[in-house]
Amino acid sequence: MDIRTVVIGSDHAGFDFKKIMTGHIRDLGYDVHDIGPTSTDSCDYPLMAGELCRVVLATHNPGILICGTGLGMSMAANRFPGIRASLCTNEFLARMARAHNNANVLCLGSRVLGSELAKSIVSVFLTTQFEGQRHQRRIDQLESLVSQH
Ligand SMILES: O=C(CO)[C@H](O)[C@H](O)[C@H](O)COP(=O)(O)O
Repeated sequence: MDIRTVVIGSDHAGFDFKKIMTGHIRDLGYDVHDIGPTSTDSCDYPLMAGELCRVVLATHNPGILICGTGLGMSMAANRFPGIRASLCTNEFLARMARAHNNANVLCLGSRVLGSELAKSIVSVFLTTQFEGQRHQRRIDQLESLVSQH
């Protein structure tokens, strides 16, 4: 991925974490496109995930979605053909999500991770390249599951 801009979104549970991750992503040298929310007022993760995925699909920029566990965000995001969302709880998962799965959305749980670990996961996700080759064949198979269903 040749990244200039990272798209980020959350629900209310991920709002404070989103602010911390936004600062970290800027420190790494990327621009941030924040799709919201703008406060900790309760909001619904499927709606926020939908908004972010539409931007990721249109711009080809990577996305980061944060809710309490990361579970709801990953379930919602993976309903979009072309989105490969990965819930990561450590750096190894983040590296594999990029290198083997060409993940274009990283999901994080603000009620699961400490912020320093989450920053490290974000760094690995944004700097690991997709390895292609046999992994591209499997990604093509993933996409064809949608049309076969
Ligand atoms: O993954 C989630 C939903 O499956 C998230 O953790 C949500 O942030 C969480 O469900 C929000 O819960 P709340 O009680 O409304 O804060």
